[in-house]
Amino acid sequence: MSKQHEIEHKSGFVSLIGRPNVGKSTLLNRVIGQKVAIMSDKPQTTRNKIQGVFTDSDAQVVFIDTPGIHKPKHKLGDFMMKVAKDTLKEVDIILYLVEANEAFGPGEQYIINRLKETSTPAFLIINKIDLVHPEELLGLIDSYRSKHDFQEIIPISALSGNNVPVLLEQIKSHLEVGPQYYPADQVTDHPERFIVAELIREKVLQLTREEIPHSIAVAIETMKKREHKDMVDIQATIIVERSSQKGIVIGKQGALLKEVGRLARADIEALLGSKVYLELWVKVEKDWRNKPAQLRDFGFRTDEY
Ligand SMILES: Nc1nc2c(ncn2[C@@H]2O[C@H](COP(=O)(O)OP(=O)(O)OP(=O)(O)O)[C@@H](O)[C@H]2O)c(=O)[nH]1
Repeated sequence: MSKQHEIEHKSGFVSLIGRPNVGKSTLLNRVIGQKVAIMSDKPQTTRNKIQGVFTDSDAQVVFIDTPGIHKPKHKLGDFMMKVAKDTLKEVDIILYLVEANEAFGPGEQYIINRLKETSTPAFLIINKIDLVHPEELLGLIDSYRSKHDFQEIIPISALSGNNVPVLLEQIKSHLEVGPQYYPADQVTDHPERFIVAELIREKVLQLTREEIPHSIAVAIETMKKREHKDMVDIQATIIVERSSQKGIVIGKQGALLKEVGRLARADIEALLGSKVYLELWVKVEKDWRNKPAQLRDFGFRTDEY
């Protein structure tokens, strides 16, 4: 790398915020090109700060996927709010995602009020433009523009990838000259264990629909590569809060758990690039959320509360 090149290399931290379900995980996964954040069509599945790192020849952008900012209703909500608020102060750019097919409302006003509390520059990203007619966008852009002084307003479709390269270029142009923090092949700073747990959790949520609340956790008990074989053995426990939930997760004659295992295994094999033998258990543990030591085991960042 030439000296000139080093001087011009840009880098920085970017935070994705927005109401639940606006498409934060979808965008992160599109940019990073690998499934790192849990995706679901139900709100509030992203409970952890997940970093994805985008690297190209002249820039590195470290993405931080925050939990949906919203008015806290319970303890976990308070925790998420704190994480989200702290994140806003730490980053170089805030990407505020909204949906093209949703009119401006009190939820957006709440987030914009939070944006006004920080001096960090914010981009308004209008996602899901595939769902609206282009003319409808103009009115929406105007209404947001009158509410806050955004550095950029960029319409995208995270799902199709439409205009996402433009977003990346805009991010890069606003970042300062800086070092490459992570090796180029690193897509996330979370250990594989964490991602594996999230993939399993995602499958449980997808298959149980409304029956199981988001208060489940997945603990990876062991994750070991077999000697001289392209095979990883994983044992994981799905933790639920009530015994009725245990029955639901297991399903009739174990059918649902089996399906969770089948779907999760396919994703984990793609992630690890090797065959996986996955064993799943279900365990009831009341109030696991209030036990900090165990939260640590489940991949939570306990240093943040
Ligand atoms: N039509 C359309 N759907 C999208 C787009 N981006 C995301 N979605 C869908 O919107 C839903 C929510 O997307 P997620 O990426 O899970 O949303 P999120 O903001 O990470 O949600 P939380 O984790 O709950 O905060 C999923 O069903 C996505 O497929 C888009 O550009 N167009």
